[in-house]
Amino acid sequence: MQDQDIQKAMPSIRQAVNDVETIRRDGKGPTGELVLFPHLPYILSEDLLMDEKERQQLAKLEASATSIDVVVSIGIGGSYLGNKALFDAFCGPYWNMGLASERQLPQVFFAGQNADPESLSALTRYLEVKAKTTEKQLNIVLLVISKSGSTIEPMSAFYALYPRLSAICHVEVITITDKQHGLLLSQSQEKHWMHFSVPEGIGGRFSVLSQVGIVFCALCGIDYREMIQGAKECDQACQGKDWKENPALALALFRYLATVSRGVTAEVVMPYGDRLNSFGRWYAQLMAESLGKAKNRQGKTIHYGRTLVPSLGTTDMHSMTQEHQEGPNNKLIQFITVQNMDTSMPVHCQEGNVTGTVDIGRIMKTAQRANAEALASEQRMSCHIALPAVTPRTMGGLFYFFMLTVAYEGGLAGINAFDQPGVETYKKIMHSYLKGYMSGK
Ligand SMILES: O=P(O)(O)OC[C@H]1O[C@H](O)[C@H](O)[C@@H](O)[C@@H]1O
Repeated sequence: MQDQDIQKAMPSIRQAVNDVETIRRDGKGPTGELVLFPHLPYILSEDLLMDEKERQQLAKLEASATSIDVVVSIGIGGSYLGNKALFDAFCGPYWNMGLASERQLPQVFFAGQNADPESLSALTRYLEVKAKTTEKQLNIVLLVISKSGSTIEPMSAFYALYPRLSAICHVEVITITDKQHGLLLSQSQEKHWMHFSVPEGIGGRFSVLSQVGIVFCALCGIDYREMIQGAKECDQACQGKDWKENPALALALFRYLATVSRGVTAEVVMPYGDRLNSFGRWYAQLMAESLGKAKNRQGKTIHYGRTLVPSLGTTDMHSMTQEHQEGPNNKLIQFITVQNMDTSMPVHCQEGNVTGTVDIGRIMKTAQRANAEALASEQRMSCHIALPAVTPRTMGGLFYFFMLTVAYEGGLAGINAFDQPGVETYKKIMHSYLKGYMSGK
């Protein structure tokens, strides 16, 4: 960032600081709408977002998690991506394959994140076979998450799974949806299912640190208290009005300047390590829906935003890096790395006539460093967040940090980061076709 760019951006920086202060103080976004995500780090100690009844239910669930065989988390968008990021970070690809006696916690599957009959029927078949071949009755939790309570993909998945599984197993339904409205809420109340709310003022893409992620963590044995503690520490570290003393504001400013002064139109989020792969996809929704906006707050058409490309190191260095290095110089590469991985795995390594033993984690770190240096050698922009380790605490901090960065960037760009009017256009067309189809037109 150059001084002259920063000087020019001073009014926007003041606007961003003012915006986030207003949200923190009054819970109001730029058009006066309720925005309460800055209360998420305090969700376990304040009553604003989670009430006593929910706390008691949560404690009950946490205590009973070991008696559940399978959890199917049903949701899409913000009702899916955060939980998938948590699952990848703390359970991993082999979680469901391990022995139940070793895992001592439920198997975890996701459904409703696509309108895809093939994966849904494969999951149904797998669970049916498991139910029929397990001696005792299978105990399944369908965790149905939808803020609106009407999104077609998760609702369809629920309508497909619930009757089929209820016929052969013990199924408990837990719903996480709006407190007051929606189809899922009315069904939940009618059937007396355990219910948690997606709190008012918490948009789907901000909901991973709310009941949406917390209930999921309680079922999978992930320490959600530590996750919320991490968010709190991040909140406290990002209060400054001066960008040099506020890392969330600094990163937002860097991205904003890259966009408006350096012709950056794409952002590649590139975590290194499989555990963070889905975090990139979570961030894709947060960034795309918050910052991809046609109009600024004065109603002027500006088409702000960057195309977000989730990518994975080192994997995608062998597919996408060529374009990052030599394609249009229009992108910002956002690296996320882990300083201390849980595992070390020393292997034989040969570089020319030098042979030795190198830890695979060192190979990963070296690859990231080389990637950043190669980009810099061609005046290509990158930024780097290094987590000390992947823990519930650092992940809570990371989720919250990225939420704050988009709130600041919304202020810098003079847009509303808390609505998503653009997704309504296709929905209207799709629902009118489906209605026509069902009425035989
Ligand atoms: O949680 P739900 O109401 O089911 O919404 C799921 C997703 O659907 C929409 O298409 C929105 O664009 C997303 O922001 C939201 O996260």
